[in-house]
Amino acid sequence: MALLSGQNLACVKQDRILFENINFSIDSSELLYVRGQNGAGKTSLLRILVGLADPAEGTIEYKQQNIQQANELYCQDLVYFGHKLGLSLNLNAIENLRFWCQLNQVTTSESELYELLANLGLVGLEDVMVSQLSAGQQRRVALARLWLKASAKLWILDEPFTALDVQGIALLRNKMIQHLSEGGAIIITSHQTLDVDYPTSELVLEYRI
Ligand SMILES: Nc1ncnc2c1ncn2[C@@H]1O[C@H](COP(=O)(O)OP(=O)(O)OP(=O)(O)O)[C@@H](O)[C@H]1O
Repeated sequence: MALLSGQNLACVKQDRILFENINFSIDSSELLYVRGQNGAGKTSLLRILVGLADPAEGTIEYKQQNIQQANELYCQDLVYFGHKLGLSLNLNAIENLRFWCQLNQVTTSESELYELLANLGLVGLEDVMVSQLSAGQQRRVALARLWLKASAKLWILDEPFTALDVQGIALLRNKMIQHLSEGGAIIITSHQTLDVDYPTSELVLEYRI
C-alpha cells in the first residue's frame, strides 16, 4: 500500500500551467527526489502535497484516503520543511522548539532539547534570539523538528540543505538515511546533488513557458 500518492496533478499559476498529469507514489523506506530548474514548480508541488495549496486538477491520497479526509492522521505523520522556517525571530532556539513541541503534541524534556541543539552544533546558542543567529544556524534550529517528531512517517523537505555548511549537510544526510532505514519516507527537492547512499526515485518537472 502506498503511503502517499498523487494522481493526475496539475498546477496553474498566473494562467501558466506549471505542470499537469503528474503521477507518483511513495511507500515506506522510499526516497523521492523532485527535480527541475528554477521556476519549474517544485515548491508549488510540495505545497500541494502538504495541503497548503489546492491542485488545479488531481487528487492526493495518504494511506489511500484523500488528504483532506485523512487530515488528522496526515498531520500527525508528516513533517514539512519549507522555504519559510516557521521560527519566531523574537524567541530563542529553546523557546521555539518548546512551542513547536506543544503545537505538535511532542513530549520532550528541557534537557533533551539542550542535548539535541548540542548535537546540531548549537552549543552556547540555545538562549540567543533566533533573529541573532546566522542563516545556517536558524536552519539547524528548524531542522531539529526532524529529530523531535520521531513518530513522523513522511518528511517533505524543500531545499533543506540551503545555507548549511559541510557538517550540517552531513548531519542531515545521515539523519535522512536513518529515517529511511527505520521505515520512514522522504520527498525532497534540492539543487545540490542529494549524495545519499540510498536508492532514489526521481520526479522531474520540466520548466514550461
Ligand atoms: N503565489 C504565487 N503567485 C503567482 N505565481 C507564483 C506564486 N508562487 C509561485 N509562482 C510562480 O510559479 C512558478 C514556480 O514557482 P516554484 O516556487 O514552485 O518553483 P521552484 O521549482 O520551486 O523554483 P526554485 O527552484 O527557484 O525554488 C514560478 O514561475 C513562480 O513565479
